[in-house]
Amino acid sequence: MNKSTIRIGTRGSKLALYQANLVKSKLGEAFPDKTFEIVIISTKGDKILDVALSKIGDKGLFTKELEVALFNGEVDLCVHSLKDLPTVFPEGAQLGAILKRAEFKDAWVSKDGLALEEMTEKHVVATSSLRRKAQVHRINPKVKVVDIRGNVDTRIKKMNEGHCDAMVMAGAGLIRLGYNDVITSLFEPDYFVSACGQGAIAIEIRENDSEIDAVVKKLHCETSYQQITAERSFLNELEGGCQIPIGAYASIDGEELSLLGLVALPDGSKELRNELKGKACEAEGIGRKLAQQIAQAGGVEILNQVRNLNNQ
Ligand SMILES: NCc1[nH]cc(CCC(=O)O)c1CC(=O)O
Repeated sequence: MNKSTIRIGTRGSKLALYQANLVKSKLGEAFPDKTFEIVIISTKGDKILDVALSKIGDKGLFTKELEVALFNGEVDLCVHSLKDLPTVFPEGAQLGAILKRAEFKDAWVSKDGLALEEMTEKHVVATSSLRRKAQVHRINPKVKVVDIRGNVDTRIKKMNEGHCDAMVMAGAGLIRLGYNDVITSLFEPDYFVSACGQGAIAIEIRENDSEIDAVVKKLHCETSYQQITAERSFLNELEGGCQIPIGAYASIDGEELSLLGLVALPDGSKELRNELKGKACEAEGIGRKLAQQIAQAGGVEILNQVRNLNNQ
């Protein structure tokens, strides 16, 4: 079967649409004789906007309905922020491609340009991620941390209306939407560890759909794939979801991959981090090994404490 129109499933947020359109235009360039069409699918994560992400604690919150559309044949491929994808694909779906990774760092967005270290008891930092919360507390235990939800525009509006003095957000999301000017600084990974897979766009396809697989493979970046494989196997080995403060960043230099991993308590009172180097082609093993090392060094206790907190 050689379908003439290939349908691209995406969420309807501005960022999701930007990413889906990026995939659409790149595929259009690579396959001028095919037609690509965007299909918007709303997910549970788009509908529940008033609850902190760490409290919903649902794997696949932003991806499940897209996978249903994929299985129904409503769409032929799905474009996701890789960060939102659970580390294991549901049966019947698989990774088709990872685009060349964009900015992976977290961005510091400070209303008056104040650095995190300069803030006092009077300042409020907003984030809905426990990983960011933990690191903000560790760097500056004085500031107050509050939740924030909503898309990038909403969050910036909330900050300007006085909800908070600063926020930590993915640099990639801000840059893709043209918000470069709100970024006060980008956090280096050894200072503030970013989320597994942050800044990477993933294409998910039906398992064994060789036609679509061949199409999306045109956009695949193997180096980015090795990075995110190390980061996601670290996360998977620790059985972490987005409701647990875990971060990881893999850098690649030639054949060598270096993985930095972090596990923390949300209040920043305890943090474990370690780094492991190895061959880039053994990315998955490096992720698992680093996770085991951190687990043995006290990570298991930290994760159990976080799970108990979440169940309260
Ligand atoms: N959790 C929501 C989410 N999923 C992907 C991005 C940004 C884009 C990316 O990380 O690739 C964001 C926003 C944020 O974390 O600030």
